Amino acid sequence: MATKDSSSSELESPKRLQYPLDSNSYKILDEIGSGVSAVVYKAICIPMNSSLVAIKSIDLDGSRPDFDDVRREVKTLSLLSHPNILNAHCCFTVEHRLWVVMPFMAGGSFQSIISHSFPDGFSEPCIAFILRETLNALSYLHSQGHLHRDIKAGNILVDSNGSVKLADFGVSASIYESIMSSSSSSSSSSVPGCCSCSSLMLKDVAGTPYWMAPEVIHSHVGYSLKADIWSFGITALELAHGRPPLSHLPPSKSMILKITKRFRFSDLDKFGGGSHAKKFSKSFKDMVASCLDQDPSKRPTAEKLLKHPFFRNCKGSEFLVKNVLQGLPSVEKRYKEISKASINNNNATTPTKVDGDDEDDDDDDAVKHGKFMKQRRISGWNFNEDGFELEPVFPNDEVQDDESKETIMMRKAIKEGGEGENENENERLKGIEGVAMNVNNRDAMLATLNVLKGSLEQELGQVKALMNIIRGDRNHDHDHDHDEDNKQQQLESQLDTLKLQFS
Ligand SMILES: Nc1ncnc2c1ncn2[C@@H]1O[C@H](COP(=O)(O)OP(=O)(O)OP(=O)(O)O)[C@@H](O)[C@H]1O
Repeated sequence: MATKDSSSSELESPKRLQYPLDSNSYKILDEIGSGVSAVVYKAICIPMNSSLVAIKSIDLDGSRPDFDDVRREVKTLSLLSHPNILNAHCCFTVEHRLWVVMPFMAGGSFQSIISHSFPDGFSEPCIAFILRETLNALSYLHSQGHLHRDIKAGNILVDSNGSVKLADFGVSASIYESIMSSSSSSSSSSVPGCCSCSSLMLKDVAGTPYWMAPEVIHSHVGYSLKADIWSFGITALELAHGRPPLSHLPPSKSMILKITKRFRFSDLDKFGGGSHAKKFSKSFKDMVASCLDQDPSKRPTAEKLLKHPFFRNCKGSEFLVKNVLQGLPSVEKRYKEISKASINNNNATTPTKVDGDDEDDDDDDAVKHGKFMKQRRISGWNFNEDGFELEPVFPNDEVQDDESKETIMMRKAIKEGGEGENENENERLKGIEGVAMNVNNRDAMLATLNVLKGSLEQELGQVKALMNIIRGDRNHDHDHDHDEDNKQQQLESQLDTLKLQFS
């Protein structure tokens, strides 16, 4: 007999049907997707005329320590109502998992469609329609004081009739809640309009790295609704190229470090390649460029973006059905094929390290292969309209160039240690001058000086060893004995002198 599972939440709304809150009322048909800590199933709800549903089963033991948070988010979502937002029917816990029951969207996510059938992305009219529908959802969400915080093609779902819905509010946050928790003063208790919302700041890092706005990665500066606009811009690139920028790097913490602190030109090569034969319209490039402004305050609001010329002659859902959905295998079939292909790929190729610890190894590798100059700090990303992609920004390029030259000189000087005293000395002096000139960059200067110090210590050891060899001592530690011998000899000669004086 069906029993009501523990913690449950009926997402009440006058018009909504009450979905059962026990797992026995549902029959799982197929796995249709999986994310970081969740698996998504196609299922039927037996008491509801066996209607199709999707069940997202989230592991609460893993990355979701606070069940109340998740439940509150789902509850908050139930208060939202918009044709482009996918509401959940209900949610409840099943042992250590949270089941979120939602309408089944037959086309699945645009990410799943891209990875199966459109590896180089969609055509511009299709992208315009998908993005406009997403913007409708975002504009509504922001007007209600909510950030989505995880805008990406994987969270934009499509039904068989071409209707597009924004889903997955797992990490969404309410600006209103942030007001409540950050301020106890009565003056801020009145609900602000959208404009005042945008000045309120959240600080926790949430979302998926590739799509994260710079201010979310540097979370100490705070971020707000405009972080969603950045992710929306990245999603536009994802739909156009078939992948977000930098997706060849692991989405780990180390990757975030690489994005924000250090960047390799070899990565730039990899990230630059791909579907660049594709041409995009001026209005599309302009729209994306406005979303990917480093300065959040310069990014347009979702409402303003909707008025951008790019969306002016937008096609309808039939266009999407005809050009994307027709002939597409079912979401479950696609998922099976992709899973199978990725297992085969993993077996066929040597596994590459993708965890968070790979950074040091990469650095070691770079040292071994003398690739120091291929790493440079970056301060952020700029959108290159012509190339239609993000490009790293190097802080104060001239200083960086000087630093590079110095570092080359330093390394050369150290490497050539012993190969010619005068040359070596000249190189080192040049290096020191270079460092002294570059006083603006304390970190770089200290790092370079540390390398120099290490090299000098090493050379001091070599000089000592050489002196010992010249003296005829094989062992460096015989310095002390040698001094003793000298003293002995001096004493003996003094004794001889005295003997002579008294003889
Ligand atoms: N309601 C739904 N109807 C149909 N398919 C769905 C539904 N929800 C999710 N899916 C499918 O399941 C896949 C995985 O969904 P999930 O939300 O776990 O993935 P994700 O957003 O890509 O991952 P994550 O959020 O963990 O980064 C989606 O890409 C989509 O194809």
